[in-house]
Amino acid sequence: MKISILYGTETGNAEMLAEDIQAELEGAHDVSCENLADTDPTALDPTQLYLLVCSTYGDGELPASAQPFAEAMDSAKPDLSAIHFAIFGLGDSEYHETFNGGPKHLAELMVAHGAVQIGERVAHDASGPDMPEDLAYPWAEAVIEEVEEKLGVPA
Ligand SMILES: Cc1cc2nc3c(=O)[nH]c(=O)nc-3n(C[C@H](O)[C@H](O)[C@H](O)COP(=O)(O)O)c2cc1C
Repeated sequence: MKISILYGTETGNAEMLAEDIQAELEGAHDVSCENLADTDPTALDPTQLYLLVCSTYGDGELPASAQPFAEAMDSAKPDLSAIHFAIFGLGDSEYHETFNGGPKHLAELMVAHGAVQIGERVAHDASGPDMPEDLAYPWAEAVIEEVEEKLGVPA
């Protein structure tokens, strides 16, 4: 199984993190990395494991680069029941009620179209003590391990 990292970003943090995750995984796995702005939700590939990395902007909304993807989902209503994904969110608890609202919305959208979520959504807090990669690398490894166990294929 191949791994596709898709990122949604406004000011580049999610993109940097996605590229760091790619660099961390690519010794052991076949990994690509793409902006959600360039991703067609009707063309997702069931042979890939999708790792979504998405920030939050505005008032708990999706960042600009994830919005066309969400709009295309709403209009095309793809059947994603063969798609497996996991999601890592970026946000800031200073925003209280809208903390990590962007990735929450994206995960709900994927599941609403039938996609199978692997593991829990991780919500990084820019006001917390952890660097995003310190949470994201173990998250990615745990997701891959779960998929290998669940689907019986090495990712
Ligand atoms: C104008 C603005 C609005 C934001 N709104 C939220 C928000 O509602 N909820 C949240 O959890 N984080 C919010 N954030 C924090 C961002 O999600 C965080 O800084 C993230 O690292 C940005 O990643 P990006 O550069 O990939 O877009 C906001 C940041 C800015 C600058």
